[in-house]
Amino acid sequence: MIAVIGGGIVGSLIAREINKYEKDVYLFEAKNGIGMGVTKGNSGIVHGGYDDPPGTLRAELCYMGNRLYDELSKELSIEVLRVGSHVVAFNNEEVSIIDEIEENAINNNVKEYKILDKNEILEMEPLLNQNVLKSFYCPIAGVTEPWEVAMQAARSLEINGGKVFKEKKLVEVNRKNNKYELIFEDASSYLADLVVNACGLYADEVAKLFGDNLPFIFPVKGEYFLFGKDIKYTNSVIFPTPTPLTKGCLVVPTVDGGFLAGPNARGVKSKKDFSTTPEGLLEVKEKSLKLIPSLDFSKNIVKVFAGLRPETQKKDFYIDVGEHGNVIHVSGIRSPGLTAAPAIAKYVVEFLITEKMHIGLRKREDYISHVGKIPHLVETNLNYWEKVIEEDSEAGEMICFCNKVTKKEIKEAIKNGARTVDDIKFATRASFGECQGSFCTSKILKIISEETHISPQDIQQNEKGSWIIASEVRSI
Ligand SMILES: O=P(O)(O)OC[C@H](O)CO
Ligand code: FES
Repeated sequence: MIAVIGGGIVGSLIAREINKYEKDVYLFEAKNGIGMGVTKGNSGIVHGGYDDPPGTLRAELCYMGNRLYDELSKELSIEVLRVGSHVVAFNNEEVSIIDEIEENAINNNVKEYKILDKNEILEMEPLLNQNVLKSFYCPIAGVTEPWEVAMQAARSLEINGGKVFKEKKLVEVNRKNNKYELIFEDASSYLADLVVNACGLYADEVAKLFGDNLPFIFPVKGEYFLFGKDIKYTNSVIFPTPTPLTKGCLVVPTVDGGFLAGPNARGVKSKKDFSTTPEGLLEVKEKSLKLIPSLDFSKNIVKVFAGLRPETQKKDFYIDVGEHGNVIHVSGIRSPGLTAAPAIAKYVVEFLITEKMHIGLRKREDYISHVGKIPHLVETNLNYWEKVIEEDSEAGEMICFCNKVTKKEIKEAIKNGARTVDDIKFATRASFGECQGSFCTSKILKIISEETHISPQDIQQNEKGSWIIASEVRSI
């Protein structure tokens, strides 16, 4: 059995890639949902690959990952919108940074870009700060929903004979003959022939269980505002000019029509600190207003949230075999990790089959590459939706009015394993809308309870202990 530890976008895509060769692939995730760690708190950008330092693994894998998203989006039924991106300059110093980015793009072999002058960019982005002088425009940049990629990759693993385990926190590893005994917090254990450590923020700590010292990972927090769909601020992703620390606070259109403003970049002590702070949010607000002065922070804000970057001193990905063999550590996957993830998955398989590890893998002939998705009925055509309603009236029963999600879609997600409100939220977008579930959460609880016979008091928002109902209620 091949074990992949870490069910974020990187781990899930690695498991899927190995599964194309080997049926017995087990994906272990410590949280109770796939893609609910670093993957969830992410800008969701498929970067163009022009700005990573030439010669780094980031540069090698980012552009390749970007290109792989076309095929991946078809195979996994995920949305990738190639909205393009602009890095914008407002003064001479920033203009010279745009020149450096162009040089970098050339060194990274990225040809898909254009340097735009003031008029050209304002034509494309009329709400942009009118003081803009120049832009580095990259049409192949895009946006996606990172957790959806991870969830669909995990589903593809299950369809192809692999297994996905949640709430499995690895606590001990023993070398047994040529294998690894993996012992989890719940006292379960599995014997693996080969292990891939893709544990995001915790990859350095997990490596220690295998006796390996990896570059130290420290969390760098990014805070965000999520805007609703009422106002269209930009057509594409808008970056300021970068600093050595960060690509900066951006304005990003999301796949479902909203906008993100953020992230800032602040080092924090704890890998569990996902809190937003008044100072951090003020910083994001001020910086994003410099890009789009009409961003209205007084209304239309759906929520604020924070994500953590798994940062290392060298700021590059670290992918290598452990000292005792049969384990590959995939660590330091900071930005552009989401973009690079499909390429990282292929890189790891190359590692396995080439002279680096000499593991004999052969492509499976029974592999099913396409994974379907529960159709979001409001996005289908009306005739189709009417036909579905004729067959199943619950396809016409609206549960989440903000994001227009029907009872049928929620029941499908439960059939696919959803058990918490966040499972439903990330699978269907119900409770992800402007009212943030004020209206639909009680209905979702009721449906989960009816379908699974879990009492409403025992249904969690996400992690263990995040109950929604504290005591008995009359009825929901
Ligand atoms: O701030 P960076 O450079 O870590 O980039 C983070 C994201 O990719 C862009 O929001
Ligand atoms: S009704 Fe579901 S988020 Fe508002």
